[in-house]
This record gives sequence, C-alpha cells and structure tokens, in this order.
Amino acid sequence: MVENQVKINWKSLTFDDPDLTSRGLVAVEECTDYNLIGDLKTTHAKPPKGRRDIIGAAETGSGKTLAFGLPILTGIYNEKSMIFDDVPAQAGSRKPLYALILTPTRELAIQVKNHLTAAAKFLDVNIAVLVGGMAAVKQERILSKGPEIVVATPGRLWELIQQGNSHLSQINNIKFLVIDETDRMLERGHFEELQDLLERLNLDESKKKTRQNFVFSATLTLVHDLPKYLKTKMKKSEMTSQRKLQKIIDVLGVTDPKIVDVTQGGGTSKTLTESRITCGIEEKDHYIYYFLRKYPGRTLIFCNSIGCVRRLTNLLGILECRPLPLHAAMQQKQRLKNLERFRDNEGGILVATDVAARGLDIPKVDHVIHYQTPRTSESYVHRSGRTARASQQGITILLIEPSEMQNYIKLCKTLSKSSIVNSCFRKFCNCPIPGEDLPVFPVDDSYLKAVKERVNLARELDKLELEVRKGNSEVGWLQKTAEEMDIIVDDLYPLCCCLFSYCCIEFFNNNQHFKI
Ligand SMILES: Nc1ncnc2c1ncn2[C@@H]1O[C@H](COP(=O)(O)OP(=O)(O)OP(=O)(O)O)[C@@H](O)[C@H]1O
Repeated sequence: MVENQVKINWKSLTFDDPDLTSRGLVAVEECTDYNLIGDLKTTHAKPPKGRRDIIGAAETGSGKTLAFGLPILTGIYNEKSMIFDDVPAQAGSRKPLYALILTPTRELAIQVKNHLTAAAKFLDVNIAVLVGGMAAVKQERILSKGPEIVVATPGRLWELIQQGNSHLSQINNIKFLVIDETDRMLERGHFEELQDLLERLNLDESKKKTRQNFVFSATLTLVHDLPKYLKTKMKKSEMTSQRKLQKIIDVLGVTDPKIVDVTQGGGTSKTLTESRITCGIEEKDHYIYYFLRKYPGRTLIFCNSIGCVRRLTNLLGILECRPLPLHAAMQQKQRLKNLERFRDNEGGILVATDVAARGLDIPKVDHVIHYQTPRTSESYVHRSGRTARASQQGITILLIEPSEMQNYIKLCKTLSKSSIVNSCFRKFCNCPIPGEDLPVFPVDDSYLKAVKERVNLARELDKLELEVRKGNSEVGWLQKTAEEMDIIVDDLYPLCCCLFSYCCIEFFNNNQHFKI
C-alpha cells in the first residue's frame, strides 16, 4: 500500500475540474471568498479521479472540508440526477441517505454542515447535523425530511440509530463516509460508539465496496519519538508515518486508498509565525495581559483544563478584557453563543480548552496563545492552526513554565523546530537540550512592569471573589438542606441560614465545609 502512495500536487489542481458541475462551482466560489485568496484558490478543489478511498493529510486551514465536501456534493448531485432522470419519484418513497460525515466535536459538526450547505446552495442537496447537547426530538424531525448528508458526532448518531430512526437505518447503504480529524477520532478511550458504527458500516462486504471513504486530518502522519526505556526495555518498534497510516487503514477497513500527504513542518501552516515565552508559573498572567493590551486583535487562548479556563476568564474579566469561555462543561447553547460572539468581534478574546482546538474555522483569528504547554504535539498543531488559515498571517505564542519544559522539548523534537537554542531554555533545564527550539517572543520590559501591578491587584480581587463565591455556595447548600428538611426559608433568608447553620453545627460537626 505505502509503496503505491500517490502524491498529488494539490497546488496544480484548480476549480476547472470537469467533474464539478458549473452550478456547484458558482456556490463554491461564493462560499470560499474565492477572490480574496491568492494561493488557496488554485489548491486541491478537485477530487482525485475515480471512486477511491482517500486518506488526506494537509496543513491546518488549507481547505480539507471542501476537499472531501466537493466530491461528495457532486457525487450526490450526479446520483440524484440519474435517479430522477430514469425513474419518477414515488409518493411516500424513502429518500436515500448518501453520506455520513463524522467529527469529534459538536461545534465542528455544525461548522461543516454550514460550510457544505453554502457550497450546495444550487445543488438541491440537504444536509442535517446531529450533535449531543441539543434536543434529539428536533433532530429526529429534521431526519424525517430525509437529508442526503448527515454530519454528526458519534455519540448522538449512535443513540439515534439504536432508537431505530428510520432514515438512519439506511446507514449501511451510504455512498460516502468521512471521518474528519481521524487521528483524534481513533484515539484510545474516545468515541467508543465509532467502533460500533464501523462494525455496522463494514458488515456487508458488497456494500462496503460501493462506498467511498475520506480520512482527513492535519496530523494524520505526525509521529512521536518513543522514550528510550520503551524502545529498549519493552522492545517496542518505532512508529513511523507509514505504520500509523496502515493502522488507521486496518481499523477503518479502508481499501486500496489514495494517500495525499501534503503536510510540511508537522502540519502547521507556512503563514504561521511561532514563538514562545519562558517564564515562571506566576508570571503567565502578566504576559497574557501584556500581550492582550499591547497587541489588540481577535485572540484565542488555550488552557489544558476547564479549571484553568474558568480562573483565567475571571481574571481577564476583572481586568476588563471581556473574555469568553468555551469548554465542555458549559451548556451547548452557551458554547455556541460564545463562539458566535467571538466570531462577531474582531477584538474578541476566547479562552478555551482543546474543545476549540480542532477544525474550527473562525475568520481572521490574529493570535493564538497557549497559556499552558499542550500535552501533545497534535494538540499544539491544531490549536495553533486556528490562526494563519487560508493563506492569512497569524501569530502563536507558547507560554512555558519550568514544569512544562519536558513537554516542550518533546514537542520540539516531534515537530523538528529549527531555530537557535536560546539561553532561557537552559535556565530551567539542566538536561542536554535538542538543538531545535521556537524563537523567543520579544517583550518590552518597561511595559511589562507597568501591567504587572494591575494584574497582581486583579489577582487579589479574584481571590476575594472566590471566597465570596465559596461562601455563597455554602449558603446555597444550607438552603437545599433546609428544603429537604421541609424548613421554609423566607425573606429573612440570610439570617435563617445563619441560625440554621448554628443549629446544625453540632449535627454536622465533622463537616469541614460547614464554616460560615
Ligand atoms: N480553494 C479555496 N479557495 C479559497 N478559499 C478556500 C479554498 N479552500 C478552502 N478555503 C477556505 O479556507 C478556510 C479553511 O478551510 P477548512 O476549514 O476546510 O480548513 P481545514 O484544512 O479543514 O483546516 P483544519 O485542519 O484546521 O480543520 C475556509 O474558510 C474555507 O472556506
């Protein structure tokens, strides 16, 4: 398989593909800002000839959605034209489901749906989106109209299939299957439903043969160097890009795929300027605020945990930066609302976990800041890829504190960063350093000094607020307990709470939370 790897020069491909209908082209030109983009307009819009499975790795923001979207839309358009030319549609006959597109996050599913809906503007192809966190009843209603394409996250899709949804019962007959961000989708412990889905899709060998599979990601061929102890003690063989692809092919049951790998430099865009700031953990807030003040623009800040997103959002809120949080513990409606607000504000600040790292195409994100060093190189590539999309320029800054240095070294090794080792690098790390590193982001010390005081004050305020919130939540707990004990909490609520707590102290005297 790997020997037969076909390298396609996507640059040489143009919109003049004869397979694309002219009506489709008009929509594509409209939906992709065709006139504005120089480099990209001649890139990979053309699907490879013939019905072959495609495994595609291309840098972030290079247009992979249309790379699988266009062949699917034109394929469905052609199939539909054939059906309706030959046989007139019978009343009540079930509309076929042609394509299934799977994505790892809800936001990405909704975005892909919108992107393809715009491209299908003149093609009379209907697209539905099925994601968790939203009313299933509404999604069932949409499915009853028989959309030709379903874009979904695996969990909700599998739930509806299990419930016996009649449109989804045709899933075995689909002609196109896309697994977007495949490496993420196949990560161990994620998306167990995907395995069930694949089993079902691959059950019938003859149907499987008539289906075209698209497997896409910017980090599909990215591999990590194994730590020495694994190589020697466990005699684990090194993972190569080819082995990684073969594993994906085996798991998905893809046949004789055409492999299109046009990634360079680990999957980040050529128009991306990468840099780093090495600092103490306490200084990260100073640098963040410094950057936001000094370089206004649409900025996406990534954290490794929900707790960190919450803390940073509060702090930046106190500093009047109007940050918007985005993480998996938020209600779906609020998540979408915050994304929308971020999209609408060219000076917007979004503080997010990796839920926003993959696939999101928000126009003109100027900066991406990694507040914490990402745990994997894949995460670094995808987070960074939210800027510098579609040939635009973008800046990314990685904030590194001493305990993150090992992670950073791994990241540099995997992505083969090639600039000179900086002395800051040695400051925190006695071990031999690989000769590859990110350039240091230049900082104006006098400006930094000025913002420090403000940030420190804001942090004090934040601590106070936290105390108050903690107190409130204890009062809330008391109210709940009072209700459970059938005690009416009237307008004298605070006093009531105090009296109630006093009475209960004896009863709960071992409970640490019970300090008011
Ligand atoms: N040929 C093209 N001409 C002009 N614009 C394009 C073209 N292809 C894609 N675009 C635009 O480029 C942007 C990025 O595309 P897309 O979201 O598909 O990137 P991607 O490769 O899937 O990125 P990621 O790896 O981050 O998911 C979109 O706004 C899209 O409309």
